[in-house]
Amino acid sequence: MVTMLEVINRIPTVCHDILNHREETMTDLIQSLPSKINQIILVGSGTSNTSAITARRFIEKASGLQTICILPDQLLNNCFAYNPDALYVFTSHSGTSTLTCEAAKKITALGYLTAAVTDGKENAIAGMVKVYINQRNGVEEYLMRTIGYCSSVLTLMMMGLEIGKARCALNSSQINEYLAQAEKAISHHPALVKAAMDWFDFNKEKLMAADTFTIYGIDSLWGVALEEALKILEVSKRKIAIGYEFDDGMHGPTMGYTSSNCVIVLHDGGREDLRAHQLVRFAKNELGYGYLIGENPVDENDLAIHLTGGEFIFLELSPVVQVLAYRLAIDYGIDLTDMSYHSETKYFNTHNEA
Ligand SMILES: N[C@@H]1[C@@H](O)[C@H](O)[C@@H](COP(=O)(O)O)O[C@@H]1O
Repeated sequence: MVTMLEVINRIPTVCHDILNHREETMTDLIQSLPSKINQIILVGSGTSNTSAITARRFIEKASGLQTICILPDQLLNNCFAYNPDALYVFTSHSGTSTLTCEAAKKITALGYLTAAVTDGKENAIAGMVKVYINQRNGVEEYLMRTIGYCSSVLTLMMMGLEIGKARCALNSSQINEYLAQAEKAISHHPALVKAAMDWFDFNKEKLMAADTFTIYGIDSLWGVALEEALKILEVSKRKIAIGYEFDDGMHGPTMGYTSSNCVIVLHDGGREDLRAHQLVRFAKNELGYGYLIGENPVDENDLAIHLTGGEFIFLELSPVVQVLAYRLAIDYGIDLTDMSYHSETKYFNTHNEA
């Protein structure tokens, strides 16, 4: 079986394919889009939720439509007023997440516009919505999705771009600029996987010793932080990790950190440059574990990345933490092909029978 690193290395190929087919992928959606649409609602669980949180900003920016994310259980059981003029987008890689499917059926039955982002028209959820959107992921050998995260984020972002184009919210030079940013982020990916491997080797002793990881990200990088904390947890199988929105994660959690907690700030070099440095310095000096990944590093232990992907920087920062999760597992001797770790299905199941 291929290694998870080999799977991560396939991400650029899948991303190119998504970009190249974006118009074809979105044709049905664009044809179904009523002029009165006033909101986009993104629904999904697990990585399908973190990918929506990552893509939300761009979808709203490109489409000109307010865009929100909601978990399926919340939409089904904790919401009481549904917007009839919204586009509801249900993301499910497998197409069988139980509550995402139930929510898709409920909103479709109300007669509102629904779409499913999923990897194949034969997936159950595609039959529960008005519009099928092909995620173009292809076979992914590990249940802990790395390609799947990137393919769903990029597909959702291309949806935002095509909606923006159809509504004339974007002009052709803006579209070309966004596509150029996406290309730059994709072509940067292989170098970043290598840089992440070298960074891990350089800091291996400390990274292997940390008990917990707290990942911080601003704006779209909040979604990356949530996703990559999940990845550290499910891949390493021995480290607890939490993802925080940058500012929110400075409101309290820092009071509880111990010397075994590793703080990682995914940094875009933008408006929170000062506080990003303050947080990383606090972690380096008071805890012993603090790393900045991205623009404007604090010291030689950080991973300096000159980000070139504009709105698509998730493709430059997510591989670093995916590699971290992978190395935390394999350097400890965890066999990622051993699915007996996944014995939860004897007790509960979050997905319908395929
Ligand atoms: N452990 C998996 C997650 O990795 C996955 O993201 C989630 C949603 O799955 P899907 O995208 O197929 O709906 O289901 C499970 O909880």
